Amino acid sequence: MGHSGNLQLKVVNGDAGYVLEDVPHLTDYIPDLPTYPNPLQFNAAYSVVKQYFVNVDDTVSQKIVVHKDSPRGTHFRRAGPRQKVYFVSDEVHACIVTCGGLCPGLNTVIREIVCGLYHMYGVSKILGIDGGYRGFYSKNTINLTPKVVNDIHKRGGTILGTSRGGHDTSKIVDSIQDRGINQVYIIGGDGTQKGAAVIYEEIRQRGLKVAVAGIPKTIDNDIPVIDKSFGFDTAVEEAQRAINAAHVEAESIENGIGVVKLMGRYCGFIAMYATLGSRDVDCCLIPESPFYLEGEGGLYEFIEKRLKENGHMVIVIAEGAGQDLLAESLQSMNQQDASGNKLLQDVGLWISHKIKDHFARLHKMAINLKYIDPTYMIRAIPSNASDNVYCTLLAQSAVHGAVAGYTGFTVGPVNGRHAYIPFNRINERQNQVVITDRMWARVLSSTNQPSFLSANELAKFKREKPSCPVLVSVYSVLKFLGSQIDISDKSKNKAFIYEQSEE
Ligand SMILES: Nc1ncnc2c1ncn2[C@@H]1O[C@H](COP(=O)(O)OP(=O)(O)OP(=O)(O)O)[C@@H](O)[C@H]1O
Ligand SMILES: O=P(O)(O)OC[C@H]1O[C@](O)(CO)[C@@H](O)[C@@H]1O
Ligand SMILES: [Mg+2]
Repeated sequence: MGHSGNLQLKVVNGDAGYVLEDVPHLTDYIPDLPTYPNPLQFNAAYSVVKQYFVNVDDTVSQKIVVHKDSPRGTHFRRAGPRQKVYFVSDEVHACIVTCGGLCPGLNTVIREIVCGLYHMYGVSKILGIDGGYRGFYSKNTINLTPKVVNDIHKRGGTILGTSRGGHDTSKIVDSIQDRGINQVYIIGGDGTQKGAAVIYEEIRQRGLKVAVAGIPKTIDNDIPVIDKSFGFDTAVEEAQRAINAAHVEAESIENGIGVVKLMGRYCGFIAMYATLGSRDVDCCLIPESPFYLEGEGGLYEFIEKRLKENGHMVIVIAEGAGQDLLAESLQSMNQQDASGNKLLQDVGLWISHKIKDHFARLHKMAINLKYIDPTYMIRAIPSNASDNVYCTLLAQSAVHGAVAGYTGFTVGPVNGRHAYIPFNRINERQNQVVITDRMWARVLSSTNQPSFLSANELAKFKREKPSCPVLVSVYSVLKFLGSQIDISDKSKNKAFIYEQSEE
């Protein structure tokens, strides 16, 4: 097996194209650290579990669909308790911080880190950092015990508070060092994980025995590699209530249109899954699939057709969809939030006005449009039961990893198995809906909405049947949709995501 020396990228190559993208370990930069037997072997609940400890060589495969002769591909270190640990209970001084936007399940993760550290590893010194990254150097801390966190999973939000911006690496690491913290649990989205990566790097350069563990949080599901993010299921479930309301309103009145805006800054996962879950949605608009309003194959034409057929319709739109169209018509400024994320215009309101104006101008069809924006209501609720279980596994995996001396990792399920994933893999790109994957094809075939593909793209699909089996079903749907509309270049939008996902 070959080993590349770079601490940021610990890549191990094996036979048959096996690749392990490993995470750093404290011993990479602090040699001769003492080890201790894992106290879990004396724990009444866990000591009876057969093979409770994860084999040090266990890895989780990123690719589970393989061919006879294909390379075995990328693997990650399997998460879970190790036989040997690098911290004794009394020595541990842990801290937890939550950053970025809210997400159902944040309190559950906090609760389970505290309870996991306390009940599994006998750790009692756990600090909550108040108000995100800047809380390390500008705010008070909260002592966290199982008693303090006992009921918090029933509440939305985060008991620690959160913020955007304010990441000052040296001040944060100074604070970690000054307080004698040696395990840092960082819960947050893509920005937060980038912040965690630089904190880890600074800690490594200072040679500190401090484990840095990231727990991925994003209601948008925009973190790559992991199967999905916590709170996502809860969000999709809660979105059903808004879609139901929109449907009830729309079907109760002549030419009723219900428009529901859902979160999804750069990706349309919530909109896509909420659409598939509901079956009442006639059109789902996401950032990855540009659309257009006017002319043949456009949204107005589809609305008119659907209203004539059914007398009502429901449109679900992700907040990041159609931002290019808005920018054209509103000449919007490029504003950013404190973390540098683009501030979006309200596409739901905009599209509602556009639809109303269009049909008012037509004079031939009076419509009744109701716009529902449940975005913050969805984000602020507590997590559902299945997300609670998921949050528990994430928190416990993070604790097992840090105690075992791993650092500079994000924890998450990869094909159903929890793994330690190096920060660089999490931070290199954002997860997006791949519109040539089967899932988007399912949406198109369930709503029968236009594909909004440009002439060139449709012609390409008509000409070239893909050789890859994964694309064949998508091809069939797109080919069908392509045959429904005239192929002239009506779309001004060119950026399509055709890359095939790993799923
Ligand atoms: N490249 C970066 N380097 C260091 N810190 C960063 C970086 N990007 C973002 N951060 C910090 O991470 C924190 C959270 O970032 P952000 O507001 O983008 O939310 P997020 O973690 O992406 O979550 P979400 O987008 O799901 O709400 C902020 O305090 C921000 O300063
Ligand atoms: O208003 P805030 O708190 O900046 O959050 C809005 C953004 O946060 C997210 O929910 C991600 O956390 C996005 O979907 C949304 O654009
Ligand atoms: Mg983000």
